[in-house]
Amino acid sequence: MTFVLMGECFFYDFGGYMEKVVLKHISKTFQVKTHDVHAVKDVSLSVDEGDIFGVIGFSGAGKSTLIRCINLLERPTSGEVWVNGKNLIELPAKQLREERKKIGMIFQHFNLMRSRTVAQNIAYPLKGSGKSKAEIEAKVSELLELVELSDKAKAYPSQLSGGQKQRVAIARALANDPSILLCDEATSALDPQTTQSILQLLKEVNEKLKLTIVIITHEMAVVKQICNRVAIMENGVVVEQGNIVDIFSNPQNQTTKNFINTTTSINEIYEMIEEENPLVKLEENETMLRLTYGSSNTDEPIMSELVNQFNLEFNIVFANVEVLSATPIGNLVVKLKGETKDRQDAISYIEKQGVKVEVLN
Ligand SMILES: Nc1ncnc2c1ncn2[C@@H]1O[C@H](COP(=O)(O)OP(=O)(O)OP(=O)(O)O)[C@@H](O)[C@H]1O
Repeated sequence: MTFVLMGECFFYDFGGYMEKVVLKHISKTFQVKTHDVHAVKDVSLSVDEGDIFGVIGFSGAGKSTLIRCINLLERPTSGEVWVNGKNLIELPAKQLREERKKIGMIFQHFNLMRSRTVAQNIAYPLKGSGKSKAEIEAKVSELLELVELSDKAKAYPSQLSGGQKQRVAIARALANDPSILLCDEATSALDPQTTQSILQLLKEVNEKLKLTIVIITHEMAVVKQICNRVAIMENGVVVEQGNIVDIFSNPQNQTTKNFINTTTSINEIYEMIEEENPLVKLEENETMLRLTYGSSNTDEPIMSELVNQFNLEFNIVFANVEVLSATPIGNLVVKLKGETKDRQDAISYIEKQGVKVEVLN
């Protein structure tokens, strides 16, 4: 790790990747009448420039509180919030206002002003920016084009669909050319098809505008679709974090595994085993395995090698390959039939190829 001096502030620079957000030991405790609520407990994480960083957790895990700590909508009880190389906690009010302009935010329920048109909503953050009327108009029309709503400039929020409202909110959040966009359950109020189009738009602005995005969600499908890194939260704590391919191919924590299972039908296998479904019933000389493999071994002819090397029969019960961050992750459930020793040797062979093996029964 090196420190880079830019202007008046330090950046952490890990091999060329600038860290946009660094949370250090963040805790947030709310005092309610009868007791304290420890919403976030000693969370540390860092988001690199260009990341689409997902924070996933069940309701009440502390996600909203955590993301609101990034722009100090919530002041942490303790810890440091570094954004663009500055510790926001220590900034005086005026400087904090300036730094906050570089952090856009969108919400689950859009938070548009009902009495203003789409164009007026988008122009609102530019009030007092020193830009001329013509400059503001040009910026609004550029943003309307970006979110594909040029024909709705004069419409009111009540005349828009949920997806269109979120597009307006995205345009408004981008008005000050922020370098970070915080998304608080941005697709939770939308139907699956509209969710897809909003995620697509977020991906587009991430790439086109080099925007770093932090997105909180309770849906693993959202994380799977656009995030390159993820942190899993439970009871105010980050229980696991890492890049999306590692997390999906080798999850360590049970909550992470549960979230991953919500995005594939593989968990039905466990239910079928529990219910002693005939499809997964095994004979004396059979073993059922779940194999999970990632980028390093998808090109290897592991299955044909197994057939060649061991005197076994294979039966595929379930197969699924998905592509995350341009990396294929495979899940396969197979039955092996043959002598005990051959089955054991085959498992060792598969593991040696870097494939994760779980013996299902
Ligand atoms: N202003 C507040 N005052 C008191 N308690 C709060 C406040 N905001 C959040 N909490 C509590 O903090 C905990 C974490 O809430 P938070 O909204 O951050 O979780 P979440 O993971 O975002 O959940 P959800 O997805 O349901 O919004 C919850 O127990 C919640 O009741």
